[in-house]
Amino acid sequence: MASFSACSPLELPHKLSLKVAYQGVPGAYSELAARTACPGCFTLPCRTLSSAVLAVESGEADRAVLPVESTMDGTALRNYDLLLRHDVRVAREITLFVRYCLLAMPGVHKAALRRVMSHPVALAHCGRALARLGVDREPVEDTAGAVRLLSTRRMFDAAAIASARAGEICGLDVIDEGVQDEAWNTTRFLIVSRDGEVGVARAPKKTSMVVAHARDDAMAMLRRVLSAFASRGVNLTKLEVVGGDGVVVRKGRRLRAFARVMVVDFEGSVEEEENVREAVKEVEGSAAFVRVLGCYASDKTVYNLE
Ligand SMILES: O=C(O)C(=O)Cc1ccccc1
Repeated sequence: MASFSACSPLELPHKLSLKVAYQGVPGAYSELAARTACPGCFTLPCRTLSSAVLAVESGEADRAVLPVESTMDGTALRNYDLLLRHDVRVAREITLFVRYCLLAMPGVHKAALRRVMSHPVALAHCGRALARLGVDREPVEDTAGAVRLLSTRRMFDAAAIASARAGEICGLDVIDEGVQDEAWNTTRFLIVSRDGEVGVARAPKKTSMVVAHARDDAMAMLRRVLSAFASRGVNLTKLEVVGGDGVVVRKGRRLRAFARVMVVDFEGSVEEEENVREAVKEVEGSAAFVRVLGCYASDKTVYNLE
């Protein structure tokens, strides 16, 4: 069962000027995840997720934050795609409880709303509330970006779905809160760096890996992966076959496309445990592509922001 916390017990000593890149503007959930995971860090706003990852690859930032899955709609494949195309490793995971607010210019009431702007995922998570309001949905690049747009253009017929913090930054009113369809709504973020986990956290480790087979044979792929881990008593914490539109991976200098890939997370570390290493080796023996994305401290805490 997940515990619920407001501060990070896993934080390791790190240099004071740690710079963490994220997609969006201040108050975006990714920025809140960066601040929760790395208290006291500088956050670097980026227009796109891929520019946040590039900032790490180029050395401009020390870490980047990527939302990878949520309780309401599973794995965000595009974001795993970024991990496969760039030379970065997972250094940490962090899960936030996401409680969306409906924010508007001071004095605006729900009856005046004609449209609601937010990140497409946030709009999808709040479908019922938006249907009740009878408003148009306008997707923008991030939740806090919607708040900024609304406030700089002084829109009196619009609201944004975002964090209370984003509203506070731009001086908007909270006209409703907890507007997501499911009360229990969490998002898991991965924090990546050039070298993976920095320092050694005193916590059990886990490993994230992506596997692809040349033939589009999800059942055979699933059976092989399950047997490699089950026969060695290694517990899986996530196993999802994702794709459909195709997934491009980078292998050395070459790019290769697969119809689908399997995202596998398991307990233990390939760096430290022999049985884990052997399980990965067995999968490598039959797969067309295997990438260990990183070994890092397992964090089952759900962090509460507000
Ligand atoms: O737009 C944001 O604030 C983000 O950080 C992306 C996002 C959107 C919705 C839930 C979690 C993360």
